[in-house]
Amino acid sequence: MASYTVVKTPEELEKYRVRIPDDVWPSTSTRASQPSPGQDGFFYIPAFVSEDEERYLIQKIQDAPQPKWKTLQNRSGQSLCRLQYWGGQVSSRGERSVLIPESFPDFMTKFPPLIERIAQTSAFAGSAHASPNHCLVNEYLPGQGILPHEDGAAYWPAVATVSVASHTLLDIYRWATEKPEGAEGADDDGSAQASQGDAAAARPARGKAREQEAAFSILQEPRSLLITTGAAYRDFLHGIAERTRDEAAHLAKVVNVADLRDVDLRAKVDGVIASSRDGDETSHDVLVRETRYSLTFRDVEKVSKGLAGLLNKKR
Ligand SMILES: O=C(O)CCC(=O)C(=O)O
Ligand SMILES: [Fe+2]
Repeated sequence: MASYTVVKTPEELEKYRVRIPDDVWPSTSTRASQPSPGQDGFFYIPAFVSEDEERYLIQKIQDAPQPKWKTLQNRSGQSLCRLQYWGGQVSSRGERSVLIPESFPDFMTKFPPLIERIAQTSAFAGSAHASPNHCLVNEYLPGQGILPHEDGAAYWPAVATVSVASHTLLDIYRWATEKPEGAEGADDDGSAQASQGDAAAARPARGKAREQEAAFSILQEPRSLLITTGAAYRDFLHGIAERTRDEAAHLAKVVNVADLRDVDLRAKVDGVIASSRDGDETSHDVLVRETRYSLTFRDVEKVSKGLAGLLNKKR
């Protein structure tokens, strides 16, 4: 038996759909009432890479030559986050983003064959290349995060995120256009924007307000894959709070507890949620965040055939 999860058809992908309540979707959503298998949703696939593969990925990411790392600041000028681009540079030309392509490294194509495995899931079946052609690797030290943002129209509306080395909570937010009941108000200072400099990946959403509180969160275990497609990609913002630990109030928003692979983790999260529901303030169990790496794969549909592109093809 493979020590990683294989997903080969839309129907198989469908089994990993994260169940979110109907009323969480904005009424303006373009999602189908009965979405097709693998479309318009969040899909959480635990153990998408094996433990050996995870160790190797961490090593290759950490060993990347210094110039490969870009260092970015958040808005207050603190919390330096590091990231790497693979597959080429995305340049924005007006609304349209263009990829100046480069080949992916072996640790994404050979061992582990992440690109092939992700393409197989069928999440990118409708995109220009039926496969991701770009990857952003983010490093999050405990306490680092990314402000709520949307990934925007630069990409085919699908993103596949592999997490390694630590769990995190991805917080999912709605725009505050309709102020649904119970909304906590909204940012009116345009702060629904990314803290990190990947202008194409984390497109600032100026002038639009978002709800202050996350609608729900998705717990991503190390070695998992999270796929966000179609309306789920377009309708929500996502962010990672700058925390060193996730406590009961945060974990209570997690919608995929039942889908966690690690039984101890699942029991712990269940326990924290249950005791906080029962008003038990004595439970101080928390999930402590370690350094996490995320590999976010996307398809930039427009690819430059300029000199750099031609040279790369010949390699
Ligand atoms: O690290 C993650 O899981 C999310 C990163 C992200 O949202 C982005 O790079 O656009
Ligand atoms: Fe993002």
